[in-house]
Amino acid sequence: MTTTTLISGIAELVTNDASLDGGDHAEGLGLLRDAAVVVDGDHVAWVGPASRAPAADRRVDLCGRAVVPGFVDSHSHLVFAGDRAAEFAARMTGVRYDGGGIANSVRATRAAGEDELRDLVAGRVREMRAQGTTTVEIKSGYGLTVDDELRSLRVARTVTSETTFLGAHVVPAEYADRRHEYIDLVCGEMLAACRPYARWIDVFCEPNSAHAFTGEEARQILSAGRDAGLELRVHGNQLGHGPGVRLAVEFAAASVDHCTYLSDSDIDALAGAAEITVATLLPGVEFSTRSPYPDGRRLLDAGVSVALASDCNPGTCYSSSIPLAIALAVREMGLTPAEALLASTLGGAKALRRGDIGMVKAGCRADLTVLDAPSYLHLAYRPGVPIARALDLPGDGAPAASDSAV
Ligand SMILES: N=CN[C@@H](CCC(=O)O)C(=O)O
Ligand SMILES: [Zn+2]
Repeated sequence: MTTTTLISGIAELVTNDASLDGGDHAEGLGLLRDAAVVVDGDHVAWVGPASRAPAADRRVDLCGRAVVPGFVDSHSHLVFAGDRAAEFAARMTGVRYDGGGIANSVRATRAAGEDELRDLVAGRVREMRAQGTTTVEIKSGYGLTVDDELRSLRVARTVTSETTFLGAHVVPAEYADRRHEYIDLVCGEMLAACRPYARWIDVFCEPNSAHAFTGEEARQILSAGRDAGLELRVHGNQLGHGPGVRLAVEFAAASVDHCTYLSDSDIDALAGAAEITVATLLPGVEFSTRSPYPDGRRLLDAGVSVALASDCNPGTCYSSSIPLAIALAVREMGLTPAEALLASTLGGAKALRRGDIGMVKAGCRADLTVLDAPSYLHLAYRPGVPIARALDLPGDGAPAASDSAV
């Protein structure tokens, strides 16, 4: 039998259950004031006003804090060793990002032991949880040999089921003058080895980069992944205009990520595919590469489904902070605080095709994020202040009916 926990003292609860919207708040957040949540095991059992809360085995009092759905970070590259701080410093003086630095992370990652990689990833996931993230997608892509990609995915699988095979991150140096052989390896032996450890396949499609993959190459890689039973995601339109977005829509990918440079026809294609393909915005990348921010307002107004994610990686954004992404999306991309929160919770869930996360609703996973603040508005209003953390409920066996402020 599982233990039930009544979480009370919630000044403002964001449920993302639009059916609860009413009155002056109709932004889709399903806001409840003076709310309570009952958790049964790892699922939400009840949500409503505190005055009508049912009894439970134990109680947690949040003393007037706000609660939001746990952040769903649908794009990260956590399996890497070393860092590229010097590359970041050079970019701040005007050096352009072109993907060439990925080779440095590949070298460092190949040289690391599996235990070391596992510890690094576990530490990064802890760091995310301490900032309110409760689900994370993790890509391979710094191994680029059959064994190193397989090892990266094995490590990623120790912390999440949302694992993505990204053997097509860049063409590694040893294949520079025979890229077709590398693509054949990715689509053949590497894919077959990685398949059991991956839910998704991804490709870095940038026709104007010497390191990434053209539209035609990306098409070959996505087709092979789909034939092997993987679901599809695309890195597209990060470094310039290109075919990534349209390819993602054509292949019914769950998400196309970055979308920094979009044409009118890209936006039309995304709007037409809003039920299937999400545009995942990664504002930490524009921040850390001094790139122009995409116009998120325009995407939302056009009817595009939008997610916000961290893209935590050693090259373009070594930040695991979804609150930072929210603040940047509001300040630089034209999203309202409510839209940015929806994009980093429900939007991330949609980008991962998950119906059990991104909301606080009976039957969903009990992934709750507590804010040391009275309202979700503080996420964008107090940038850089560590107000968000994932709620850890006491495990079974903890004292019953204990009043604990977390
Ligand atoms: N652009 C491709 N991949 C990563 C960056 C990887 C790196 O530079 O290490 C990204 O999402 O930005
Ligand atoms: Zn990425």
